[in-house]
Amino acid sequence: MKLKVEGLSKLKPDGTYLFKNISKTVYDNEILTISGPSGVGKTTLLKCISQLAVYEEGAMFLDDKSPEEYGIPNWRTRIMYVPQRAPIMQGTPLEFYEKLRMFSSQQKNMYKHEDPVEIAERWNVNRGLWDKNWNQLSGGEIQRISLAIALSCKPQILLLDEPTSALDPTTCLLVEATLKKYTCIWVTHNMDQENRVATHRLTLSPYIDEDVDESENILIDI
Ligand SMILES: Nc1ncnc2c1ncn2[C@@H]1O[C@H](COP(=O)(O)OP(=O)(O)OP(=O)(O)O)[C@@H](O)[C@H]1O
Repeated sequence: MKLKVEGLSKLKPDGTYLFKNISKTVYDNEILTISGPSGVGKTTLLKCISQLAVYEEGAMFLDDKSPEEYGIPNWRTRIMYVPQRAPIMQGTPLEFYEKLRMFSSQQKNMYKHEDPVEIAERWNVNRGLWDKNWNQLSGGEIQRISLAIALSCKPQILLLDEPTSALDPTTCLLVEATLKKYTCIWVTHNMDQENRVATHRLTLSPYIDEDVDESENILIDI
């Protein structure tokens, strides 16, 4: 499996670049961490890769096929974005998961789901929490349940936006141990975490206009 991103650029509403000309390839079992200051565009980069945000320049391919060739829903199933905070939802996690399963079978993505309740249980999420309303759950519970649902869909690549930001250090390590078995693009502000999980790294810096000084534009790439 190979995700290739070529020359990806995104403009801000004022017409200047948020980021410019990002190229990166991610192979099976790699974890590419993305770090950089707040507002530099890390979340937006993940959203562009998952086709949730428009971008002005660039292309991407999963095993040499573009998002259009897969169809966008299929692309997003294969390359799954897990937001930092789940949007406020009605109902319970179990109801949400049942709807997702029905939707994915309608989309003919007939992959076999793993049981997310079991995945989350390994991270100390009590089974009973799946029947509580989302708004009765803590930030850390929502974060682990959202991650477990994403993993249960068996995406080829996970796009993780600060996936452990709401967790205590012990639980964070538990979740990391699971996520390290997957192919991920992983936004983190935590350098210790980056050191533990990264096989490759991308550090974004604020874009500075070419006319000013090209050498200071984006990307320290290790
Ligand atoms: N929906 C939106 N509409 C307009 N601008 C947005 C939107 N979402 C984010 N932005 C802007 O785009 C820029 C990049 O935001 P983004 O969330 O990608 O940064 P980030 O590096 O992930 O930040 P953080 O580390 O704080 O999460 C910021 O200037 C932000 O204000």
